[in-house]
Amino acid sequence: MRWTELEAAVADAARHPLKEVFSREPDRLARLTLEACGLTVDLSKTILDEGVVAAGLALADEVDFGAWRAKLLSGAVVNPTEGRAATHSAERGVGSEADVKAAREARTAMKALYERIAAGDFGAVGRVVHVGIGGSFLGPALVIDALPASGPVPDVRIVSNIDAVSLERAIEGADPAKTLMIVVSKSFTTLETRMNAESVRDALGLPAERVIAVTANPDKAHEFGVAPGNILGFAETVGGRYSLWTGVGLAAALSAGWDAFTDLLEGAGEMDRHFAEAELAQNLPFMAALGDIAYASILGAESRAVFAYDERLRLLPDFLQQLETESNGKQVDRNGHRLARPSSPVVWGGVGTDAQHAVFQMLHQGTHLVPVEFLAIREPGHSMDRDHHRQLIANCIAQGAALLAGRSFEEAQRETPDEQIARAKVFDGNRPSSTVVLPRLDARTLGALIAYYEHRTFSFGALLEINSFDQMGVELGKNIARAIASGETASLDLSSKALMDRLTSG
Ligand SMILES: O=P(O)(O)OC[C@H]1O[C@](O)(CO)[C@@H](O)[C@@H]1O
Repeated sequence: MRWTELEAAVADAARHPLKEVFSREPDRLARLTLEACGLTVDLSKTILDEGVVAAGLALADEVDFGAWRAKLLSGAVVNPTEGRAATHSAERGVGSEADVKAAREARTAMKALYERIAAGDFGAVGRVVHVGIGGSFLGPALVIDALPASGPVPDVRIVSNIDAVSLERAIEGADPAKTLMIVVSKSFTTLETRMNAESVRDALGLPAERVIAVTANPDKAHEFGVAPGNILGFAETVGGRYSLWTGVGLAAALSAGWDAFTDLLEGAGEMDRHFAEAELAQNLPFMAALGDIAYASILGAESRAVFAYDERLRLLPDFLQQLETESNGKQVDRNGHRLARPSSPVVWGGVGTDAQHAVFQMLHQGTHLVPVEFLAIREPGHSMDRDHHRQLIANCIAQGAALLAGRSFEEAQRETPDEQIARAKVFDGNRPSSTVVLPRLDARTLGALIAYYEHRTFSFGALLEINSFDQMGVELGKNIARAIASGETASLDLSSKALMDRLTSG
């Protein structure tokens, strides 16, 4: 049983203080600094020593990792509960011939629509209101925020929440004659999206020709009143949280430009090929996932934190939260058996340096094990000189160094003779972190980065033998909400019933 070996290797590695690893393993930095597709991933400040990596590779063998990766990338069924493949990589040119062809055809239709909008077929478009939630929101929002607005419609607003505050903000000051709504919903049955789309349509008095739908369920979009020529389809086999690469990215393409959208796909495709071909010990997504498994599933870390030291990636933690937790927050394996060990940790994070003044106290001295991931970009996203970028990067590096080295009581005492104060100034250190470095943030490196996380998420699930592509856990809450909203509160527990009354009666 390879899990036993991996657990033993992790326990063994955990016995050695992390801060001593560089002197114990002189080649460690070189061995655990992996590069591909413009990304450099430094895993050297994690538990991945030679023993853990060897045991992880053996586990990969035992769980048929290679075969499952091949299934993913060739369009075979990897989502058994829904009897589906997961063909997001086909959108980037890596998949079965039929899937790649279908993706290309859908892209041609998307490009034609993009060009019609850019050419003024919809009149002058001053603003696009993108309506969608979950995977139909987080990926496009990330790209729109991260890349410069150099496309034909720089003013793109997004409405996701059913709380209409978000909607009112998105349409504030909009000229109805110059506003286009893009309703994005894979299922086209999502309550929030349908209600928001209706409200935007009514509030602005948008005619059918100014409404576009992107969906894997065109009949529903048609029933909703969207003209057939304004409906972009995509494959049912592309999961919502993996759908940015399809017409779901139309608003992102309108904001960043078609060339940028194409580069995004190319960068992701490059990462697909790296994931498919690189041997596992050099495979970025696999190795990062092995670290995630060691911390979450073996050492019991209940969360993992991601800090982008770059304002342009401030939405990355939100995107990863859905990607990783909705994919791998499962209690059974793909055969329906209860998992023997923890699955997805809570994924959270923020942007550096802001987060240093909020949560880093806990990361440095708190009592929880939280593996931290930093992202840093060599080329700044601004043209200010002074020392902004150097300070930003120095702060990023300093956090990882401090997490590792810590500060002993003796060191603290050198700063203060007061024992009580010195004790409060002790940092245990030996806290793990990894760092992803990009040379610059452009559409290509962003595409590679997002695909890296997609495949890392898949790799984590494959090692645990999870189905990473369904999301049954969101159904029950949706059903109960539907019942409550229509007045069926009789079967609710007393607390929930009282809360509903307090919030809505009278
Ligand atoms: O794109 P749709 O079908 O509106 O779904 C939105 C989101 O809802 C979920 O199904 C979960 O509620 C996500 O997986 C999905 O991204």
